Amino acid sequence: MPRFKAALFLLQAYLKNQLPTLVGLFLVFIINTALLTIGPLILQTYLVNINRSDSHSLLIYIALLFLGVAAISPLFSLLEVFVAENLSLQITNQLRLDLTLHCLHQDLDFSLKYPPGELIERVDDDVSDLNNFFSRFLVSIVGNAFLIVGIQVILFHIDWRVGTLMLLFSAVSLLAINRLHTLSAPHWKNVLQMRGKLFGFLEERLAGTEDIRACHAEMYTLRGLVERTRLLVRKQRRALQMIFATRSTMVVLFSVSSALALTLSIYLYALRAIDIATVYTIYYFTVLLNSPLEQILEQWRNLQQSTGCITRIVELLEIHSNIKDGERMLQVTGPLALEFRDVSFSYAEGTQALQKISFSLRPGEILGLIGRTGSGKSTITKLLARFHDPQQGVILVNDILLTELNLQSLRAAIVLINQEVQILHATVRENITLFDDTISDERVIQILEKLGLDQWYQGLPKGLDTRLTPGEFGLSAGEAQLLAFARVFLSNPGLVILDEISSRLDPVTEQRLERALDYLLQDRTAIIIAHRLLTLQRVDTVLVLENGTCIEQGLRRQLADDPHSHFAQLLQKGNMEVLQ
Ligand SMILES: Nc1ncnc2c1ncn2[C@@H]1O[C@H](COP(=O)(O)OP(=O)(O)OP(=O)(O)O)[C@@H](O)[C@H]1O
Repeated sequence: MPRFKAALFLLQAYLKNQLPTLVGLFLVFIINTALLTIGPLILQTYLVNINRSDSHSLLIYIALLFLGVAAISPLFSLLEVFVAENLSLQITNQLRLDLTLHCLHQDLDFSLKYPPGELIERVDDDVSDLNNFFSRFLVSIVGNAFLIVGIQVILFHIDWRVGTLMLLFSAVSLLAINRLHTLSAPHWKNVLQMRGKLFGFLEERLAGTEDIRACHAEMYTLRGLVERTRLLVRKQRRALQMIFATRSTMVVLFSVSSALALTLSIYLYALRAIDIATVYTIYYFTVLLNSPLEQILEQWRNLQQSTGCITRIVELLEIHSNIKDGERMLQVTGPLALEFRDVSFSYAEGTQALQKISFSLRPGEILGLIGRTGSGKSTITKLLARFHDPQQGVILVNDILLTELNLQSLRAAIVLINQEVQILHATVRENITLFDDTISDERVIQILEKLGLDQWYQGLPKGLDTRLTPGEFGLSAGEAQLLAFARVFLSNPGLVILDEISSRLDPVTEQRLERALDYLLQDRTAIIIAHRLLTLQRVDTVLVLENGTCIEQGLRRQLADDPHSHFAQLLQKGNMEVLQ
């Protein structure tokens, strides 16, 4: 069963760092098994001595011992659960962290394939299920396996025939559990997959509530929800039928085992091979043996659910980004130089998003990228940030191949700002510093003032401690853009990419943003993508794209002066500001 193996492999990888706790847990298992199995033996000794006339004080001593063991035993059972749960939480918290980092290091294709709802389901819900698996695996399987072995040793010690019979019974029960588990695991995987799809659907629709209402698509959305829920119920019903089959099989097996043990004991008693106290002890151990097997069964449903989630976690961990990290660090000591050399790129086979694009920017130069929608402007910026790698051609930053650069240093040196600024559920300070405590308040306020956000900041009830909420608290689209600029100043990149930042702004806010841009772009290389020609006033060179190919490039002033250039015609058609 590959899923179970995958789970064990995962467990083993994480257990390596928890060896002392693991050793402690095994000690608790051994003591607990000893306490649980010694009780019936004490009782047997009591029964053997009950008719002896000189055994009064011995019987009191045995009874006290029995009581003592009965009192301590639950404490160790509790300790067993506590240590196992603790160990499991430590492992799964680490796994949750590793999974989050793993998802964050994926390329853009990954984000397109897995909607946020599905990822939350995997990183959080699946890992919680896995936590249950680990703790149940440790307590129900390993702990109970200790107990089964302990009981089996004692039964063999009492009589080899009883030992053999119960060993056969344990083996048949475990094989039956194993078989039923293999049969039902795919049903639980289906349930989990369906749940992931349902959550993905819900997350997407909730994020698009405004659009759904505006287009009167509520009924369509509800139909989609009902369809998915109905499918989930069907899959859950099938999985529950398997649980029922497993449980019924085990009940039959237990009844047969008790009957066989009693029959054999009575037979041995008739042969005078054992006394009546031993008959009782054998029966006691047979019932005690059922208990760990039953507990394994009790947890089976959760284990089946968990093995489904383990497959999904392992599948997620096996996805590796197509973007390979480089080793060279990009030191930013000023504006960066950039070169695209014959770059071609396609998202999918048969379609070409960019074809043989070549251009270069000297440090401090500003390029204006223009072109119709779908012409490939954003694709250029995505290649530059290494969300994808081009199939042909190379990109160089400061004369170093992009693929040779350390990704973290590259993404610290190149900042992309688009119209969707992410405002976090955090304070103004945290939204600007992105939780970097080393940045002083004075520095933050100084930047806000330079960007023209001083009035907005002074109106905040708690200053930098005011909490911002996405879409709320008086932050207009323009102010959100300025907040993104403030973040850029603090990270101090050598190249800034502005993707359509002013397209949703009114003319007054756009003017305000333009003033802030003067300050932002000082001593930085930049690429500006804009439909609004006012924003292009500041660019040095222009590159016009059409269907992924460059149809024109040159100095902005020269192109604007040439009445036959695409750029000049765009200016004319746009009937907007003169860009000279
Ligand atoms: N993730 C993607 N998967 C497949 N094709 C894509 C993807 N993103 C973009 N494309 C396609 O690549 C081409 C270039 O898209 P791109 O977003 O770069 O254009 P753009 O000029 O930035 O458009 P806009 O001005 O509308 O943002 C388009 O044909 C687009 O449909």
